[in-house]
Amino acid sequence: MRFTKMHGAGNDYVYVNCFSEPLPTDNLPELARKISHRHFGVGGDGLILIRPSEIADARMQMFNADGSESEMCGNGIRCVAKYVFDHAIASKSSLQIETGAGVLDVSLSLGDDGKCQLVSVDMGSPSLEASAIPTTIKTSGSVVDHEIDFAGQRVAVTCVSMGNPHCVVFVPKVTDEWVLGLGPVIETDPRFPNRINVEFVEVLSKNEVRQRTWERGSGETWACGTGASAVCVAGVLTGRTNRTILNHLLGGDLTLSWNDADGHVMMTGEATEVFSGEWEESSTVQPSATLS
Ligand SMILES: N[C@H](CCC[C@H](N)C(=O)O)C(=O)O
Repeated sequence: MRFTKMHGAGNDYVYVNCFSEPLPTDNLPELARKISHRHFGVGGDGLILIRPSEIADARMQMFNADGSESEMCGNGIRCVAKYVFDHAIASKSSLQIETGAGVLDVSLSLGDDGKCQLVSVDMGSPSLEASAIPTTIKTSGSVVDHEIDFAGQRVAVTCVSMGNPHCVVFVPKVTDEWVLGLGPVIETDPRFPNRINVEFVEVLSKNEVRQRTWERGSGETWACGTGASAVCVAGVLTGRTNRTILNHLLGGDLTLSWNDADGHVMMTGEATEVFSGEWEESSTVQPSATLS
């Protein structure tokens, strides 16, 4: 199967152009697990299928490295738009991409080589109602700077859905202790029935933050676009940041704005095509025993 490796701010996925490439199996979660494996497969934070759409220029179907499917992927949609433009599936600099969170509008900026370099995405409006996250932390209303215990650690959380669920935690410094220690605990806490993506955020100023992310189904990733959008919303709701921020993630920077007028979040960042190749499903040797 031919694939293309792309990343947005270091959040790297294996992409398959399903306009032309038949899939070797209909067990897509297993395909995602095998191809995402960083030692036995191609390696990535997950698998993204670029599919034809009846209602948009293309449809994005996204799977995490553990095979779970997500409704939306911010870094992924920027790469899908770049691929669709650069590979002449649709030669327009304004595209519509169908996702699990609806059809989103994407605008491309081209580099000197005529290829897509920078991508702006209208991420739509956040959902803040507890039941829409979903979370059982509250039976109604939003969860904003809500003090709660996870494994004996008391933190203030702000929950935002961008089509996929996010739990934002503002901390003095984004250390491994927070991300690798508390991240997986929050991801799998039973008060998040669908699990949750967790963003740890250090506020540098009213216009600038540093974010590290423990993702549902993929562990720590070098960036998370829907997470950065949730952080933008949480910063405004908690009074910590202005409506436009520059977000420094491990793999690069994203600019986010939560527009007052229409309530939509705009995300802008680069999208990069790294390499293409052929992958044989039989080539992936499943680890017989996990390293203890
Ligand atoms: N990295 C993606 C988010 C993936 C979300 C996925 N981990 C989930 O289960 O929601 C992004 O750039 O938005």
